[in-house]
Amino acid sequence: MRVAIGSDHGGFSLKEVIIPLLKELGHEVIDVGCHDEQSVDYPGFADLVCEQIMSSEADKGILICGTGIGMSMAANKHEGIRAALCSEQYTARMSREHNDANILCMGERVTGPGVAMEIVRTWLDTPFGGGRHQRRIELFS
Ligand SMILES: O=C(CO)[C@H](O)[C@H](O)[C@H](O)COP(=O)(O)O
Repeated sequence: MRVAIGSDHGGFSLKEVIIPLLKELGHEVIDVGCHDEQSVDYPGFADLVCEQIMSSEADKGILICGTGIGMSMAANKHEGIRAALCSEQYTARMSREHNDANILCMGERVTGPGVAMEIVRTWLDTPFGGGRHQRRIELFS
């Protein structure tokens, strides 16, 4: 799978933990930045990851900031983007199974690296359930 990943300074360290995991799992990684801990504005990085998905250059996206809230708000402004903020595995699984989330958002200041890695594994492994869930996501698309 082609996975686009982006963060602001508040999510940079966790991004650097998640990228090697994605590679180890056999995914192609598109890192849109940021590339260090210098303070930056998260919406631009949300836009870059969303653009990768909307142009079909990436299959899924991961966005990380301090809480994950700003990234999820910014990403969900884009047409066709269903970004889910997850801090544990259950919502990560359900965001795929019921909501067909195409972007996973996490907060580095909320979720530790071990839990974040499990969230990523679960999120990438869980297929969309379709059926009634497809009808429901069409109601807000
Ligand atoms: O957008 C956010 C919250 O919704 C992110 O957590 C940012 O990373 C955070 O706001 C950055 O805060 P900072 O005080 O500028 O480091």
